[in-house]
Amino acid sequence: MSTTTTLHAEARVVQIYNRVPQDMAAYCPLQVSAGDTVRSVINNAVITLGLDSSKKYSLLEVRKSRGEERLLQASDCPLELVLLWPPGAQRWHPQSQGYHFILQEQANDGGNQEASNTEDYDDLCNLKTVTEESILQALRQRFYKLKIYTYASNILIAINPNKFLPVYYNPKYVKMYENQPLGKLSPHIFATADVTFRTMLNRQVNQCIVISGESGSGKTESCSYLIHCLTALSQKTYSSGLERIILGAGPVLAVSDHGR
Ligand SMILES: Nc1ncnc2c1ncn2[C@@H]1O[C@H](COP(=O)(O)OP(=O)(O)OP(=O)(O)O)[C@@H](O)[C@H]1O
Repeated sequence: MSTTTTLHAEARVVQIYNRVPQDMAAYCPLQVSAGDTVRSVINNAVITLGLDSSKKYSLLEVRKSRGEERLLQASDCPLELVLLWPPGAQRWHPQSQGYHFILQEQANDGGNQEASNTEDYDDLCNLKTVTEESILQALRQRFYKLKIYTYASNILIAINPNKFLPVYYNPKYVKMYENQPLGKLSPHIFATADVTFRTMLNRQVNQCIVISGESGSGKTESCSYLIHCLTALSQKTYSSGLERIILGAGPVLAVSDHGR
């Protein structure tokens, strides 16, 4: 198998601007890689900026195109966000250019309550109580944040957003999910494709991905994303023959899907 670029090569240096009202450095540069979450970036920024670590902090993403600040969840991956910024902003992003992160101290009371109420479970196995209601609540909560993918261990649950979400299917994500253990990064259909592809190569045994759901739930769409990712992965390891076979499977999958 030819070598592939690992995710660590995808690290970026991000500048975290400090909104804490003190005479401190305006920002601190931090290297973030795919395994870094908002939680770990906040911890590092607090240490680097010499802030009071007994206080709680939030990280916000600012995107010029959206013209707003977005509060990030502790489990979000800042690198995933940076990779979607314009190339110029990925390396160096002064505040004035509109793409950056802000570190902000959380309010002492009340402010934190909302954060704990909206605890995010990207794997349903981590739910404290597993009932139909708690599962639906967790999925609903994620869906409202446009997080359409959630794991239940190694099963991927996809909720049909009924609109194209470019943030999910950026081609850079194929590379980002490549060679990563399932569950290390946010749930994604590319992770499922990558793990299946790697298992096939390692074990030299055919693999299958079962997609189930009611009519209109997004099986065909999911299948296309899987094929897209498998095609991209296969181009690195095998000649275009494999790509042709995978693409050719599309109509067969659609037919068997309707004949369920
Ligand atoms: N991940 C997605 N992102 C954006 N839109 C989606 C996604 N999944 C599904 N959709 C939307 O929902 C529509 C129905 O999805 P799809 O055709 O994949 O359903 P299906 O489960 O294959 O249905 P059927 O069983 O009736 O063939 C798609 O045409 C698309 O508009």
